[in-house]
Amino acid sequence: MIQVVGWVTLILYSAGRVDMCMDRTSYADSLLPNDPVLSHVLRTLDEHGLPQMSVRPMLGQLLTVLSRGCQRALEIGTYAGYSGICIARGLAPGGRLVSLEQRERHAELAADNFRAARLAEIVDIRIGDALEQLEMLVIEGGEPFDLVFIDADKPRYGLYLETVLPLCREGAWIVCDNVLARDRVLDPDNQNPTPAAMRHFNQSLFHHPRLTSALLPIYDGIALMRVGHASD
Ligand SMILES: C[S@@+](CC[C@H](N)C(=O)[O-])C[C@H]1O[C@@H](n2cnc3c(N)ncnc32)[C@H](O)[C@@H]1O
Repeated sequence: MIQVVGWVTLILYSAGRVDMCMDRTSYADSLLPNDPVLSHVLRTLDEHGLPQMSVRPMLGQLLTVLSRGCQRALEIGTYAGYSGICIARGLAPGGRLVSLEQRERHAELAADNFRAARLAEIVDIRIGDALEQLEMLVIEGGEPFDLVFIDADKPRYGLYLETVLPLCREGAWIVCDNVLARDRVLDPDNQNPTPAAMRHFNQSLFHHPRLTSALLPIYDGIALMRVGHASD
């Protein structure tokens, strides 16, 4: 009997220790103050029966850090507006975000969420295929972008990058999410389109004449790039 009580105590104690011990990313996310606007976005996804695939909180915060003071930002993959809100929050007065989204349903939900966040006036959601929308932006020839966030269909990241580069100011930031493709890039035998394209994309970042790049192996992998020739 004493032995049974001892085992139960040990199991409960161990469980408590496991609960108390967070992983690194949960710890980092836990440092951020409660954010009712972003919590609302996540709730609207549940309410619409859509999967939770917004950026994780500290990546959202990184986007706010990088967009601080920027005039013009571009996002590829709006979804419910979570990352867009994080970017728009950091922009300089008068700054604007252009956000590209293929699905009308997502764009409508994002528009509601930008309104709820009181950011609707500075966000321009463009509905349609991102590549076609980017080509339109090239034709329009507006002011260059200071920050670009790429978070849409993974096999086209390389194409998106090459298309947005002429739209970027020297010194602009480019951020890409999911570059580890849920660790599938780690297995060279996995030749499925997403991991194969992402391995090629990741490698190319470190040989690109116009980019200084870093790959951060946090969350699902974040690529962080600065636009500019190495001699600049
Ligand atoms: C992972 S979600 C983006 C999440 C969002 N960045 C956030 O953190 O709140 C990817 C989005 O990209 C959109 N998308 C996928 N392929 C696209 C394409 N070819 N053109 C435009 N949008 C696309 C999807 O409909 C989806 O809304």
